[in-house]
Amino acid sequence: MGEVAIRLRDVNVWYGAKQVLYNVNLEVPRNSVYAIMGPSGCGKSTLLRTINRLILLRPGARVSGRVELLGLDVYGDSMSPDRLSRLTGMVFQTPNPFPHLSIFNNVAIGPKMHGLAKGRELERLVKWALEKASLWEEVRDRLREPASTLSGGQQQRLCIARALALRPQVLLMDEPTASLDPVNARRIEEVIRELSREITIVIVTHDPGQAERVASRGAILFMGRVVREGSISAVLSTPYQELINNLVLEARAAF
Ligand SMILES: Nc1ncnc2c1ncn2[C@@H]1O[C@H](COP(=O)(O)OP(=O)(O)OP(=O)(O)O)[C@@H](O)[C@H]1O
Repeated sequence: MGEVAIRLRDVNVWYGAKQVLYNVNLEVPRNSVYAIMGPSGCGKSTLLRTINRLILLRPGARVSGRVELLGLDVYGDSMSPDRLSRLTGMVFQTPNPFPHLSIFNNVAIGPKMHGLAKGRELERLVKWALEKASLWEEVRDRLREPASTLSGGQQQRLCIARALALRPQVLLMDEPTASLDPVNARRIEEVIRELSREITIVIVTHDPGQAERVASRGAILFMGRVVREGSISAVLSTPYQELINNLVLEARAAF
């Protein structure tokens, strides 16, 4: 494996007294796509949010162990919220653009707030982000229209462009195609593959087919524990549903 972008060492997470992640260890190579899979409630979103500290917004959440982004301690004192939000972008399951803001301003708002660009430079940055999200050709003549006028698939690509506008090194995606039809989902998968030439992507997905199409490595979680980790072909060498069914049977037998 080449350079590591994200490293988790013995990570445990609790919500109040309830532990939801147990001793998670994994490494995500730089400029690659890493898929997190597992049945509903196994801790996928929790794991994703532990990488960018968003987890601490959930009431009662507590994290132990070490999380490193590009060698930096995510939970260390020197990692300011501003630095973290510049290093990591996030895309959620349901497209969540600011509906009343224009298409342009949805992408421009982050760089404006962080004082990264203005004027022509900002216009270039917005165009670049929309191109990277494969949306530019569809919106170049309607940048001043509200984001709510876009289709669901376009709105999700707009959310990707919004995240990219801060030039993050890591993009975290929580089931980004779950609310989309297969055609729009495939379009986003293409965007993900293309982006991974330049940035590191961690994607939560319920779809092992999607993981095989986009990711080079990944992990399967079950009841808060990593039960498979490594190259995507090794992780999915047992058919996914068969693996989960067996784990459920084993867990039932243990109770
Ligand atoms: N704020 C919270 N307080 C208490 N428990 C929570 C909280 N958020 C999530 N949980 C619990 O933590 C566990 C892991 O939840 P998480 O959302 O990470 O799972 P997931 O694998 O992403 O699920 P899904 O695939 O259904 O989205 C679940 O048992 C869930 O009920």
